[in-house]
Amino acid sequence: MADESAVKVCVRVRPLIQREQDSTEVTDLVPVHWKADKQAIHQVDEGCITKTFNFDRVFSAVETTKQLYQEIAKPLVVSTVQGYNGTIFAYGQTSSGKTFTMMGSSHMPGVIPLAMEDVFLTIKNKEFLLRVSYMEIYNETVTDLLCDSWKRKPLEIREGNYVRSKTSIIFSIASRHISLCL
Ligand SMILES: Nc1ncnc2c1ncn2[C@@H]1O[C@H](COP(=O)(O)OP(=O)(O)OP(=O)(O)O)[C@@H](O)[C@H]1O
Repeated sequence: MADESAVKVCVRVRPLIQREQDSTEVTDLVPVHWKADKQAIHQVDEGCITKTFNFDRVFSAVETTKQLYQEIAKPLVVSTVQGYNGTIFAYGQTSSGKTFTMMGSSHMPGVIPLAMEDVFLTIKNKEFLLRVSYMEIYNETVTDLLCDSWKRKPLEIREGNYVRSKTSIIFSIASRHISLCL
């Protein structure tokens, strides 16, 4: 994809998780037939590359969320505070690592907390209007996650625009607009 494109598509490779390492099914029946470099995933059959899928960036299993954030998300967060709109969206099958990358944990924060930290650092000592919304889309029902759970009811979608997704959490900050989804 050309550098000037407004949309960047990246892939994050994750290591096998315990359940997969323990499963004879994965290792016996699905031998690895691919290899990756920084910008492509190659399909390998009998030692030869038979297909190549190109991306703006492929993050290997040893690259950290922080590295991914610095390279991919931070420039977008910075430009948002300067007045541009932006969305960071994580897509993948179940257990592929969307929550790990976007939410993370207290010892390895994900893209959303890292972005929050940068937004607040950037607007520190400035007068700045920040509006935050946090929504979940589950089975095509949109829920406001900032609302107490006992008060929650599905939000209406007003613009004929609907999301087909098993689960999705959208975190959006408006003043300018940045939305972070998984
Ligand atoms: N880059 C990574 N390095 C190490 N472990 C990872 C990585 N990405 C994901 N994992 C682990 O893989 C498992 C599945 O990840 P995660 O829960 O983020 O998947 P998900 O895409 O959000 O799944 P679902 O759609 O089912 O909610 C978790 O145990 C997580 O800790």
